[in-house]
Amino acid sequence: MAVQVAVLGAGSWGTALANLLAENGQDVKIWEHNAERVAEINEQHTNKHYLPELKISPRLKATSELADALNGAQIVLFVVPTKAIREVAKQVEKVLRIQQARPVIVHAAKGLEQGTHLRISQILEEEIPAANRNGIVVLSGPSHAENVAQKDITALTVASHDVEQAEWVQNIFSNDYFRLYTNQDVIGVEMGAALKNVIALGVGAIHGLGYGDNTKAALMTRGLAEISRLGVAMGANPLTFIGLSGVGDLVVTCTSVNSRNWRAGNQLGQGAKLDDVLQNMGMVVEGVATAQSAHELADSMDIDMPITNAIYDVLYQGKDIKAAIAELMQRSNKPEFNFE
Ligand SMILES: NC(=O)C1=CN([C@@H]2O[C@H](COP(=O)(O)OP(=O)(O)OC[C@H]3O[C@@H](n4cnc5c(N)ncnc54)[C@H](O)[C@@H]3O)[C@@H](O)[C@H]2O)C=CC1
Ligand SMILES: O=C(CO)COP(=O)(O)O
Repeated sequence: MAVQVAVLGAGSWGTALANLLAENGQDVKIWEHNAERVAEINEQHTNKHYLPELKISPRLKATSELADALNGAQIVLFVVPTKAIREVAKQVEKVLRIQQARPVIVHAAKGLEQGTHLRISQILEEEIPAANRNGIVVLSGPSHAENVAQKDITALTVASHDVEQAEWVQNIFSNDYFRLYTNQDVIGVEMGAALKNVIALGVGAIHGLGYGDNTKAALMTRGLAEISRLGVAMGANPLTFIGLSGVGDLVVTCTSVNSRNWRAGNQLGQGAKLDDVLQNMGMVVEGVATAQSAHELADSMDIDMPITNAIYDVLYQGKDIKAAIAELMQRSNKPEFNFE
């Protein structure tokens, strides 16, 4: 039997996932606050701004009424940027209370809330009480929307404390090009997802400056070391960082021209101004806000994150990228690992 799914956000990733679910045979309604985009999806079966090549399944219906999207939904999938999660969750909570519904909440966003430094599932837990929801499941891993829209083979992680709900979601999304693996380490999956965007900004920047493959490999590997350091301090399982939502997503985001974070970094490396880069992107660049959250979090927990801090200094303190690189290289010599 088809499962009823409400997808919140018709950006690149929301549209790609909603279309995949519709093609999997699920009953999907996508909610989008931009009324013109809703009309385009329903009438033209396209979403040209975000995924110009995609021919959207006519099974996918769009709506600008949240209550309409949520009515009868067994799954509510949040795919709005991190900065909009709390605001949208508040609206969802009101509707679910009136509808007396308890759907499974899934999210596919990647970031840490500015100010609170909370992970997305923590924001959702705060805003949607257990009386109005089932479990919370995280969908993450190496997955550019553009590639999924082209039906490229993609493997993801579906994380929840509740294995049965993770397995249920796994089955609903799976098809012959989309394969999911369950994981119970919600903290590790969300931290890997959020923090890799910051490193991708850095790798894009060194590409823009003309550095080669050795530099990129060094930045990605040492970036993963500090992602793991902060994640483990927050309670993650270190193994998660060598999985799809860790090294997998780091690799795809740091090596692909589809990555908005990599592209933003590349433009900064070529001398563009941050405000202009963000203005021209027309899509969310999560790593910029996450760099600030990660910098503050690492500082408050006394975790050494030199690369993230250097990227924060470039983005928020006006530091010259080459000066930041020179400082990283001048740090005292140390062992690669502190085995204890
Ligand atoms: N694009 C991709 O390939 C992937 C994106 N993600 C994550 O998914 C999340 C969403 O990313 P994208 O779809 O790429 O973003 P996007 O920039 O393409 O689209 C964002 C969508 O959210 C909506 N939105 C923004 N603010 C809103 C608000 N306050 N209330 C309601 N709706 C609002 C916009 O109208 C738009 O539909 C991000 O956290 C991103 O890191 C994860 C995996 C892949
Ligand atoms: O998370 C992503 C791929 O897994 C998308 O990365 P960008 O937001 O940098 O495009």
